[in-house]
Amino acid sequence: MSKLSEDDIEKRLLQFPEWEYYEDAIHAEFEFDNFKDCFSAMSRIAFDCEALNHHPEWTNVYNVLTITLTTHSENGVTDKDFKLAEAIEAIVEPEDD
Ligand SMILES: C[C@H](O)[C@H](O)[C@H]1CNC2=NC(N)=NC(=O)C2=N1
Repeated sequence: MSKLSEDDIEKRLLQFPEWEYYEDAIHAEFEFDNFKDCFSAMSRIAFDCEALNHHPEWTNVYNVLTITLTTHSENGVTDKDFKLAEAIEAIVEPEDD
């Protein structure tokens, strides 16, 4: 899984409006109604991390979850980070249908 170029990252980020690229990582912040909803989302995300064998750097303060995704072994952003970002989006911003 090799490190993506800055151009590739910016192109792929067009599909991820909540995410921003800087310092060799993609970053997002999500706000929930309360701690319970936030931590519940974190628990669900954790299962996907294990399934994908890819893990975030994240912090939680009450109802806010801050996430940084990077591939440590590549010192940059790879397809694995986008796969995990997609899984996170499906949990925190489910599409209405
Ligand atoms: C052995 C295992 O595949 C590695 O330690 C994985 C696990 N999760 C990981 N997560 C992230 N974000 N970067 C990695 O390089 C990484 N490596």
